Amino acid sequence: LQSSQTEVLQQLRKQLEYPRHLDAWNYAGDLCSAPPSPFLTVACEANTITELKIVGDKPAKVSNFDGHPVAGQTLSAFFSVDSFVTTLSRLNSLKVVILVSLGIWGPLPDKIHRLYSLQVLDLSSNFLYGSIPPRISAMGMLHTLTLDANFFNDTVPDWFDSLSNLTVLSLKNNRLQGPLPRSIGGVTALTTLALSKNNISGRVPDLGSLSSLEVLDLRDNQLDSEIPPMPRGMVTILLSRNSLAGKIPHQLGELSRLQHLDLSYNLLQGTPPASLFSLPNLSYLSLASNMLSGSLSSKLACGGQLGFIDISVNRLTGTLPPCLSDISNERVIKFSGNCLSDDSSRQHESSFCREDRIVGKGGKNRYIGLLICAIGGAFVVMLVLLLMLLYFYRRHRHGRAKAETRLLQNPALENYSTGFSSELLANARYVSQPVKLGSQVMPTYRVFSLEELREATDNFSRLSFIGEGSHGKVYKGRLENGSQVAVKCLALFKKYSIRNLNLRLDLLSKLRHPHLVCLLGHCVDGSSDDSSVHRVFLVYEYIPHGNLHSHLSEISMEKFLTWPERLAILIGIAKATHFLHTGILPGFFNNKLKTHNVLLDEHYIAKISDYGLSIITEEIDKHEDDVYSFGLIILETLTGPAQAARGEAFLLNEMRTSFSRQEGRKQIIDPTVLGTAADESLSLVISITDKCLSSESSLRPSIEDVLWNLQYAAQVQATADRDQRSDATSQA
Ligand SMILES: Nc1ncnc2c1ncn2[C@@H]1O[C@H](COP(=O)(O)OP(=O)(O)OP(=O)(O)O)[C@@H](O)[C@H]1O
Repeated sequence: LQSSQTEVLQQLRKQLEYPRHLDAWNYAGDLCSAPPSPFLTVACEANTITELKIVGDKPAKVSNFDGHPVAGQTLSAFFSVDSFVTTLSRLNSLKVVILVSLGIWGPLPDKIHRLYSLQVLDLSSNFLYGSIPPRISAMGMLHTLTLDANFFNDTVPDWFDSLSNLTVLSLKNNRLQGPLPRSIGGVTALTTLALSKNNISGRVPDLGSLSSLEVLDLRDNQLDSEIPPMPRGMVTILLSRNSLAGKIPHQLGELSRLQHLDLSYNLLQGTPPASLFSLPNLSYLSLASNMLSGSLSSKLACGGQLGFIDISVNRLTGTLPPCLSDISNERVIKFSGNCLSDDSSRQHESSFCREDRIVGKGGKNRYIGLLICAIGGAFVVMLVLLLMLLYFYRRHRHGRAKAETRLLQNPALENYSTGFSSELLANARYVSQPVKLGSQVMPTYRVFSLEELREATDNFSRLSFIGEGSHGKVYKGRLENGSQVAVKCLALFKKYSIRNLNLRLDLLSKLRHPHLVCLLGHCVDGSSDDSSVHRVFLVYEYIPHGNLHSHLSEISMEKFLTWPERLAILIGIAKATHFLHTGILPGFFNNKLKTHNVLLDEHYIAKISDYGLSIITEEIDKHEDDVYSFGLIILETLTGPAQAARGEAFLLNEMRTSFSRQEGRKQIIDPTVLGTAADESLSLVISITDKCLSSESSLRPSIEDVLWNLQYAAQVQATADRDQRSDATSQA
């Protein structure tokens, strides 16, 4: 196996948080030649991985999953499905990917389509949510797509018909909603269509042109149409627990290959076609809990394979035909809850099954229906009138508030130079799920009173003062519950009404990530009558170990940061930046990234401070770009602040000269880094830094690419360190 592919496998193992059965990858030897097991398979062709199957032991499904990681069930808050798929897509010859019960959580990224050779994709029993990525439609080789037992909660996509090779589509046990698109009838190669246990509503579309379809499973949805004609080759039809109405089509009685038919728990009416019971291959037939009526013909014949028949809880009358009443043979027959004369103890009175008692039948019911329509119509008219009255009343009353909202949403009236337009504020409502990331372990956001903050900071005393940045002074404080906080007093240069400010704070409060200094709440100092505000206090968690800049400097006596530690810090910053760029729509791209704004907690975990503040201060340097700024942070991490203090131009020049030569590196790179870094790891980081610092912004990588490269460099470093340790032990 190519060493780069082994590295990717190790990276995946790390991202999956070292599941036990991947310990097998620890041992030397070619992973391609390991015998496949039901839980783990790595198959290769020409030294390249073509098949990857990992079946974990995480629970199949929990009911309380709401997009946050769940301890012991999903992977942790540090897992990023985006990075995981980026890593996976490096194995670009993969034809089969089966990753089941591994606790993978998050929205499945569109970039999964980079696996363009994929034929089988099975991600069942994980915690994926959101929509099924549209770019899967470009994976032309795909013949099996199985995403069962996840939490996909959008509609069933309407592009499956562009997958001309798709034979198995299984999306069971998700939260898919809305109607089944008609285009599903155009996925011509389908043999299996399984969408049971979702919230799909509306019609069962015409599937007549799916000439290869054998299995249709739409159980446990909210489908409410009639049953359409089915393709001739059907073997299994499962439509139970919907609201299907109308008669059972006679056409079903012509499906000579049919073995399994379940239409139970619907609203089907009429007398079941006799031809159904005599189908030559049918072994299981359930029509239970419908509104079927009439009597079954005494001439009705049962097919030779028919072993289970359930017609219970319907409105059937008369006597059972001989083939259903003969208890001597081995058939299981259930027929209680009807009005049959065979087994009076478990049957209703005949009046219960009279045709005129069945909804929608008979003149009396039609009359009642008309009456209901008339009353309903009058009610709707009154309701509309009432709503119109209410609307005009509210419009009048809230005229001022609405004018302000319009102001926020009207680009023409905004200060466009800020980049934070109405679009951003309007979209604040559509914060994507990853925003919730980590909020489980973080305290909930709240509003503080000025008195509370005065008390916490000893009335903003000189002793509590930590420092002053461009946004204002920062004080250290202790809340009543004992927790330490940093209170930032924002000097506002722009006047906001309280309402406008609250919209902005609301957006800021949604930015939560393990590598962002947690914003605990705010306090607005202003009059309560919604007039303008001049002072805002932001209350953050207190991060005790100072900032990265001072830790990198030679005078920092506390601890010299080794290369692996520096890499871990850089990865933390990249993860948070990635979140700021993609976790909220539209993303935050100017976050004043610099080593002064990277704080370190007691475990040397990096946390970005000062992020997103331009939403309130509205000052944005158009030339500032997070990826470029991040490039400068990496440079400072490589060289130490003393070199960095010589200025950006000096560093950029060094980047193009000294960094490309071994000798030059020795002069410019911090000795602690040189002493603890493997050459290959260092080269990877230098190469991505160079790209981050491209003068042309379009040539810079995305933060996601940067993150991947850093993680890869960390993996390379870890492998080198491990090798070095084992060499040392073998020599000893
Ligand atoms: N949550 C926090 N916990 C501990 N110290 C903090 C916290 N937030 C800020 N500080 C410290 O408060 C001081 C002022 O920080 P602030 O972020 O306002 O300005 P800055 O980063 O120094 O400058 P600039 O605003 O120009 O970026 C800094 O020393 C910073 O390390």
